[in-house]
Amino acid sequence: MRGKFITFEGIDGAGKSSHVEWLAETLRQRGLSVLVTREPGGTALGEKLRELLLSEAMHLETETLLMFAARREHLAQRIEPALARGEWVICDRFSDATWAYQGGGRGLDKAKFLALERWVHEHLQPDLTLLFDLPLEVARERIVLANRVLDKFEQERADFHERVRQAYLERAHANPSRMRVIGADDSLENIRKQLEVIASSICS
Ligand SMILES: Nc1ncnc2c1ncn2[C@@H]1O[C@H](COP(=O)(O)OP(=O)(O)O)[C@@H](O)[C@H]1O
Ligand SMILES: Cc1cn([C@H]2C[C@H](O)[C@@H](COP(=O)(O)OP(=O)(O)O)O2)c(=O)[nH]c1=O
Repeated sequence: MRGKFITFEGIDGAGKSSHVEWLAETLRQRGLSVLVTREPGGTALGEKLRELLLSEAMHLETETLLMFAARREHLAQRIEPALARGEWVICDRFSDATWAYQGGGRGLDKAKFLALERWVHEHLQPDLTLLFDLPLEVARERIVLANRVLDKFEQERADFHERVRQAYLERAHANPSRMRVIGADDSLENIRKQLEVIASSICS
Protein backbone atom coordinates (compact mmCIF):
# COMPACT_ATOMS: atom_id res chain seq x y z
CA MET A 1 0.00 0.00 0.00
CA ARG A 2 1.19 3.52 -0.85
CA GLY A 3 2.57 5.49 2.09
CA LYS A 4 1.28 8.84 3.32
CA PHE A 5 2.87 12.20 2.64
CA ILE A 6 2.96 14.65 5.56
CA THR A 7 4.36 18.17 5.34
CA PHE A 8 5.26 20.72 8.01
CA GLU A 9 4.81 24.43 7.34
CA GLY A 10 4.97 27.76 9.14
CA ILE A 11 6.89 31.02 9.41
CA ASP A 12 10.57 30.87 10.40
CA GLY A 13 10.92 30.12 14.12
CA ALA A 14 7.44 28.55 14.38
CA GLY A 15 8.98 25.38 15.83
CA LYS A 16 8.45 22.94 12.95
CA SER A 17 11.90 21.39 13.02
CA SER A 18 11.57 20.68 16.75
CA HIS A 19 8.74 18.22 15.99
CA VAL A 20 9.64 16.60 12.67
CA GLU A 21 11.87 13.86 14.12
CA TRP A 22 9.54 13.39 17.07
CA LEU A 23 6.54 12.72 14.79
CA ALA A 24 8.68 10.36 12.68
CA GLU A 25 9.66 8.41 15.81
CA THR A 26 6.03 8.30 16.99
CA LEU A 27 4.99 6.82 13.64
CA ARG A 28 7.91 4.36 13.64
CA GLN A 29 6.78 3.11 17.05
CA ARG A 30 3.48 2.29 15.38
CA GLY A 31 5.39 0.03 12.98
CA LEU A 32 5.60 2.42 10.03
CA SER A 33 8.67 3.02 7.92
CA VAL A 34 9.26 6.79 7.74
CA LEU A 35 11.48 8.97 5.56
CA VAL A 36 12.26 12.45 6.92
CA THR A 37 13.35 15.08 4.44
CA ARG A 38 13.18 18.82 3.77
CA GLU A 39 12.78 21.55 1.16
CA PRO A 40 14.47 23.25 -0.44
CA GLY A 41 16.85 20.28 -0.43
CA GLY A 42 16.42 16.58 0.15
CA THR A 43 18.72 15.51 -2.72
CA ALA A 44 22.37 16.29 -3.48
CA LEU A 45 21.32 18.73 -6.22
CA GLY A 46 18.51 20.14 -4.07
CA GLU A 47 20.91 20.88 -1.22
CA LYS A 48 23.17 22.80 -3.63
CA LEU A 49 20.16 24.79 -4.82
CA ARG A 50 19.20 25.37 -1.17
CA GLU A 51 22.58 26.98 -0.49
CA LEU A 52 22.04 29.40 -3.37
CA LEU A 53 18.40 30.07 -2.51
CA LEU A 54 19.13 30.87 1.12
CA SER A 55 22.04 33.19 0.44
CA GLU A 56 21.88 34.81 -3.03
CA ALA A 57 19.64 37.70 -4.02
CA MET A 58 17.81 36.85 -7.27
CA HIS A 59 14.76 37.72 -9.35
CA LEU A 60 11.52 36.50 -7.78
CA GLU A 61 10.75 34.23 -10.74
CA THR A 62 14.27 32.77 -10.67
CA GLU A 63 13.76 32.02 -6.96
CA THR A 64 10.39 30.40 -7.63
CA LEU A 65 11.69 28.32 -10.55
CA LEU A 66 14.64 27.10 -8.50
CA MET A 67 12.32 26.12 -5.61
CA PHE A 68 10.26 24.06 -8.07
CA ALA A 69 13.35 22.67 -9.82
CA ALA A 70 14.66 21.38 -6.48
CA ARG A 71 11.19 20.00 -5.77
CA ARG A 72 11.00 18.19 -9.13
CA GLU A 73 14.28 16.43 -8.36
CA HIS A 74 13.19 15.65 -4.80
CA LEU A 75 9.89 14.13 -5.95
CA ALA A 76 11.57 12.01 -8.63
CA GLN A 77 14.50 10.81 -6.57
CA ARG A 78 13.13 10.44 -3.08
CA ILE A 79 9.51 11.29 -2.32
CA GLU A 80 7.68 9.35 -5.05
CA PRO A 81 9.85 6.19 -4.78
CA ALA A 82 9.47 6.13 -0.98
CA LEU A 83 5.67 6.52 -1.15
CA ALA A 84 5.51 3.81 -3.83
CA ARG A 85 7.48 1.45 -1.54
CA GLY A 86 4.86 2.03 1.15
CA GLU A 87 7.00 4.32 3.28
CA TRP A 88 5.57 7.42 4.92
CA VAL A 89 7.30 10.68 4.05
CA ILE A 90 7.58 13.65 6.40
CA CYS A 91 8.83 16.74 4.61
CA ASP A 92 9.85 19.98 6.36
CA ARG A 93 8.19 22.42 3.90
CA PHE A 94 6.77 21.80 0.41
CA SER A 95 4.77 23.83 -2.15
CA ASP A 96 2.67 25.64 0.47
CA ALA A 97 5.95 27.38 1.39
CA THR A 98 6.28 28.66 -2.19
CA TRP A 99 2.68 29.83 -2.04
CA ALA A 100 3.34 31.65 1.25
CA TYR A 101 6.90 33.01 0.76
CA GLN A 102 7.15 33.72 -2.98
CA GLY A 103 3.38 34.32 -3.34
CA GLY A 104 2.35 35.99 -0.07
CA GLY A 105 5.72 37.39 0.96
CA ARG A 106 7.04 38.57 -2.41
CA GLY A 107 3.85 38.93 -4.44
CA LEU A 108 4.36 36.24 -7.12
CA ASP A 109 1.39 36.04 -9.49
CA LYS A 110 -0.87 33.23 -8.25
CA ALA A 111 -1.43 31.94 -11.80
CA LYS A 112 2.33 31.38 -12.15
CA PHE A 113 2.45 29.45 -8.89
CA LEU A 114 -0.51 27.31 -9.96
CA ALA A 115 1.05 26.59 -13.37
CA LEU A 116 4.29 25.38 -11.77
CA GLU A 117 2.44 23.35 -9.16
CA ARG A 118 0.43 21.66 -11.91
CA TRP A 119 3.58 21.02 -13.94
CA VAL A 120 5.66 19.60 -11.10
CA HIS A 121 3.11 17.64 -9.07
CA GLU A 122 -0.29 17.70 -10.72
CA HIS A 123 -1.38 14.40 -9.22
CA LEU A 124 0.28 14.65 -5.83
CA GLN A 125 -0.61 16.74 -2.81
CA PRO A 126 0.36 16.03 0.79
CA ASP A 127 -2.16 13.80 2.59
CA LEU A 128 -1.73 16.03 5.62
CA THR A 129 -0.09 19.43 6.18
CA LEU A 130 0.61 20.68 9.70
CA LEU A 131 0.71 24.46 9.72
CA PHE A 132 2.50 25.79 12.80
CA ASP A 133 0.90 29.15 13.42
CA LEU A 134 1.89 31.79 15.96
CA PRO A 135 2.33 35.55 16.25
CA LEU A 136 5.37 36.89 14.47
CA GLU A 137 6.90 38.40 17.62
CA VAL A 138 6.93 35.02 19.38
CA ALA A 139 8.68 33.37 16.42
CA ARG A 140 11.22 36.25 16.25
CA GLU A 141 11.95 35.95 19.95
CA ARG A 142 12.65 32.22 19.55
CA ILE A 143 15.07 32.86 16.67
CA VAL A 144 16.89 35.53 18.69
CA LEU A 145 17.07 33.27 21.75
CA ALA A 146 18.48 30.44 19.59
CA ASN A 147 21.24 32.81 18.43
CA ARG A 148 20.72 31.58 14.87
CA VAL A 149 22.70 33.02 11.95
CA LEU A 150 19.91 34.51 9.84
CA ASP A 151 19.47 33.29 6.26
CA LYS A 152 18.15 35.40 3.36
CA PHE A 153 14.51 34.86 4.26
CA GLU A 154 14.95 35.29 8.00
CA GLN A 155 16.59 38.67 7.30
CA GLU A 156 13.40 39.94 5.63
CA ARG A 157 11.37 42.65 7.40
CA ALA A 158 8.46 41.97 9.71
CA ASP A 159 5.83 42.95 7.10
CA PHE A 160 7.20 40.24 4.74
CA HIS A 161 6.78 37.58 7.45
CA GLU A 162 3.32 38.88 8.33
CA ARG A 163 2.26 38.45 4.68
CA VAL A 164 3.76 34.93 4.71
CA ARG A 165 1.76 34.07 7.81
CA GLN A 166 -1.48 35.42 6.31
CA ALA A 167 -0.91 33.56 3.02
CA TYR A 168 -0.43 30.29 4.93
CA LEU A 169 -3.65 30.89 6.89
CA GLU A 170 -5.59 31.67 3.70
CA ARG A 171 -4.31 28.47 2.11
CA ALA A 172 -5.27 26.46 5.21
CA HIS A 173 -8.72 28.03 5.10
CA ALA A 174 -9.07 27.03 1.43
CA ASN A 175 -7.86 23.45 2.06
CA PRO A 176 -9.44 22.44 5.37
CA SER A 177 -9.34 18.68 4.77
CA ARG A 178 -5.60 18.64 4.01
CA MET A 179 -4.24 21.39 6.28
CA ARG A 180 -4.43 21.44 10.07
CA VAL A 181 -3.48 24.59 11.93
CA ILE A 182 -1.39 23.89 15.03
CA GLY A 183 -1.42 26.57 17.74
CA ALA A 184 2.37 26.89 17.96
CA ASP A 185 2.44 29.62 20.63
CA ASP A 186 2.41 26.95 23.32
CA SER A 187 4.83 24.71 25.20
CA LEU A 188 6.60 21.90 23.33
CA GLU A 189 4.68 19.47 25.54
CA ASN A 190 1.26 20.88 24.66
CA ILE A 191 2.11 20.99 20.96
CA ARG A 192 3.10 17.33 21.15
CA LYS A 193 -0.29 16.57 22.69
CA GLN A 194 -1.97 18.22 19.67
CA LEU A 195 0.28 16.19 17.34
CA GLU A 196 -0.41 12.92 19.21
CA VAL A 197 -4.14 13.31 18.57
CA ILE A 198 -3.50 13.97 14.88
CA ALA A 199 -1.03 11.05 14.63
CA SER A 200 -3.63 8.69 16.14
CA SER A 201 -6.28 9.86 13.71
CA ILE A 202 -4.10 9.45 10.60
CA CYS A 203 -2.89 6.00 11.64
CA SER A 204 -6.37 4.61 12.28
N1 LIG B 1 7.04 25.47 21.68
C1 LIG B 1 8.19 26.07 21.84
N2 LIG B 1 8.41 26.86 22.90
C2 LIG B 1 9.58 27.51 23.06
N3 LIG B 1 10.64 27.42 22.22
C3 LIG B 1 10.48 26.64 21.13
C4 LIG B 1 9.26 25.94 20.88
N4 LIG B 1 9.40 25.25 19.72
C5 LIG B 1 10.63 25.51 19.26
N5 LIG B 1 11.29 26.34 20.10
C6 LIG B 1 12.66 26.87 19.92
O1 LIG B 1 12.56 27.89 18.93
C7 LIG B 1 13.65 27.83 18.03
C8 LIG B 1 13.11 27.66 16.61
O2 LIG B 1 12.52 26.36 16.52
P1 LIG B 1 12.63 25.48 15.19
O3 LIG B 1 11.98 24.16 15.49
O4 LIG B 1 14.02 25.48 14.67
O5 LIG B 1 11.67 26.35 14.22
P2 LIG B 1 11.46 26.29 12.66
O6 LIG B 1 11.98 24.98 12.17
O7 LIG B 1 9.97 26.39 12.50
O8 LIG B 1 12.17 27.49 12.11
C9 LIG B 1 14.55 26.69 18.50
O9 LIG B 1 15.58 27.22 19.29
C10 LIG B 1 13.62 25.83 19.35
O10 LIG B 1 14.32 25.18 20.38
C1 LIG C 1 10.42 25.23 0.40
C2 LIG C 1 10.52 26.72 0.43
C3 LIG C 1 11.23 27.38 1.42
N1 LIG C 1 11.33 28.72 1.43
C4 LIG C 1 12.10 29.40 2.48
C5 LIG C 1 11.45 29.40 3.84
C6 LIG C 1 12.60 29.38 4.82
O1 LIG C 1 12.88 30.71 5.22
C7 LIG C 1 13.78 28.85 4.01
C8 LIG C 1 14.38 27.55 4.51
O2 LIG C 1 13.48 26.89 5.25
P1 LIG C 1 13.80 26.04 6.57
O3 LIG C 1 14.21 24.68 6.15
O4 LIG C 1 12.60 26.17 7.42
O5 LIG C 1 15.04 26.71 7.26
P2 LIG C 1 15.50 26.63 8.77
O6 LIG C 1 14.78 25.49 9.44
O7 LIG C 1 16.99 26.46 8.67
O8 LIG C 1 15.07 27.98 9.27
O9 LIG C 1 13.33 28.72 2.66
C9 LIG C 1 10.72 29.49 0.43
O10 LIG C 1 10.83 30.72 0.44
N2 LIG C 1 10.01 28.86 -0.55
C10 LIG C 1 9.88 27.50 -0.61
O11 LIG C 1 9.24 26.96 -1.52
